[in-house]
Amino acid sequence: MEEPELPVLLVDEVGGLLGVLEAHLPFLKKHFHLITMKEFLENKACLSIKVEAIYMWWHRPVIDHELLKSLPNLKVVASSGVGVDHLDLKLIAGFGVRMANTPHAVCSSTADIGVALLLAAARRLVEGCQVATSPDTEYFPCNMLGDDVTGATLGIIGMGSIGYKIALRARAFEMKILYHNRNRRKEDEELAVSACYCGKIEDLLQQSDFVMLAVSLTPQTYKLIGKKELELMKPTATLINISRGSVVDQDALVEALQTGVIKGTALDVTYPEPLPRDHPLLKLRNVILTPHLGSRTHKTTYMITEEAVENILAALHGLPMPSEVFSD
Ligand SMILES: O=CC(=O)O
Repeated sequence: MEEPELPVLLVDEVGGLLGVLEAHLPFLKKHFHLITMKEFLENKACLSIKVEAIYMWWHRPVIDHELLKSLPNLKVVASSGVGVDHLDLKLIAGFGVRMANTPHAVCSSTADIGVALLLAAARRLVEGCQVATSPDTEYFPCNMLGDDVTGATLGIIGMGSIGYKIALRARAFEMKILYHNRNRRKEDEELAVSACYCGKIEDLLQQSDFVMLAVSLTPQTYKLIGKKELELMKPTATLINISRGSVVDQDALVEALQTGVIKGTALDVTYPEPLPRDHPLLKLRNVILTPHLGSRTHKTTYMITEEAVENILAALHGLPMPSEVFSD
């Protein structure tokens, strides 16, 4: 009996995507015939009509007008991760193509990084590591005092699935939790986390010892935290960003860190990524930086591919997708 033909899935490249996700290859190949952008461009005439789905990994391939125009049978674009700020949603929807992200897969590991950064900043882990490993420093750091996390107030801006997971973790550290969100989330307050809703972001900024940014980047959240917002924060407070770099006005942040407006910052995201090597944020002692590690774990990476595949298969069968993204 002849094997049924598998739908054609376009990915960016084997080295980039499948080099990282080598373990996922058998799973992807069970469901799709995979082609890379290079193969597609080399044999466009034949492959154009075959591609039905694109799996974007780390924002690639770039989905632009030209690509969409050349794929008449494209039904779905599945993007890895939760953020969709790299996608032109209107353009894609205009071609009748559906879109999905993978919010369920990434929420726990991204929340973990947020809490890891919070703890690292509070307890001076990076500095401590440098002291402990430097041959030039006196080893016993008896005067190296950090801040207590227990009993401190955490303000979470963006109570989506990641914000909620952060709140759950912070509760275990006996933190007081405030949150600001477009909509009040009554069920979360009543369930596990007892977080207090701050309708005004200003109230959250003024009261928090740690401010955690977990919002999506949208035109409304672009530079949400600027000079004015930083000045509302306590001089003893720390800003943690695990969302997107441009949710913060980085120049205003540098100034606030240099002048003691806030105590410190811990950033998993910046703009651009990576920062130029002469960027002032790299020179400040009260800054912890990580290279967008949010969802980078072995298991989460695999779960991202599973969630993407689930979405793609649903779209190809004309069914509701578990994490469909709509353009509004
Ligand atoms: O940055 C990572 C994501 O959007 O999930």
